[in-house]
Amino acid sequence: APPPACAAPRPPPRPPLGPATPAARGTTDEELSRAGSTTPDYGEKRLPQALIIGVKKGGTRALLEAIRAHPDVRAVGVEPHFFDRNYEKGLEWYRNVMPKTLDGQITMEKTPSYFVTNEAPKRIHSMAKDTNSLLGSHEPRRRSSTE
Ligand SMILES: Nc1ncnc2c1ncn2[C@@H]1O[C@H](COP(=O)(O)OS(=O)(=O)O)[C@@H](OP(=O)(O)O)[C@H]1O
Repeated sequence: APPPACAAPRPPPRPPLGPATPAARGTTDEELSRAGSTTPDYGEKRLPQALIIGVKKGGTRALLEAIRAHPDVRAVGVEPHFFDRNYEKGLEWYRNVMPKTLDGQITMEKTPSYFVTNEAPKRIHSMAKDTNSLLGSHEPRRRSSTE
């Protein structure tokens, strides 16, 4: 059925997420650079307000895909690995990896290895004290058989 005449205009379609990155290879700088440049040209890049921090093989990709179906959520398609491997690149590098958002929209990323990175909690806290961290879980025996 056609939408009611009073329906709010929908935002333009977002670019699809790239394929899941093989965990063993990690995310390359080129992929991260592409992730930051293929977003629609409106809004501004912001640091994420919510992170999926793990666990590896815990369905983190599926969780992110489900959440980003919401029109007010924008997510990075690759794993930035900022709080573990790329922290020395600084917050401006991290912000540049993010998609552009409008006021009120939520920026997200997922990097499952944050959960097993000792420094990640304090680094995330120093970026913003109110960052939301989401954790998927996986029954351990089934998890070991999937890796
Ligand atoms: N809803 C639901 N229920 C159960 N299992 C699910 C679900 N969604 C995703 N998956 C399985 O999760 C595995 C991938 O997890 P991740 O996306 O976290 O992988 S990764 O750590 O980022 O590589 C991957 O497992 P394997 O196929 O065994 O590798 C997915 O099949």
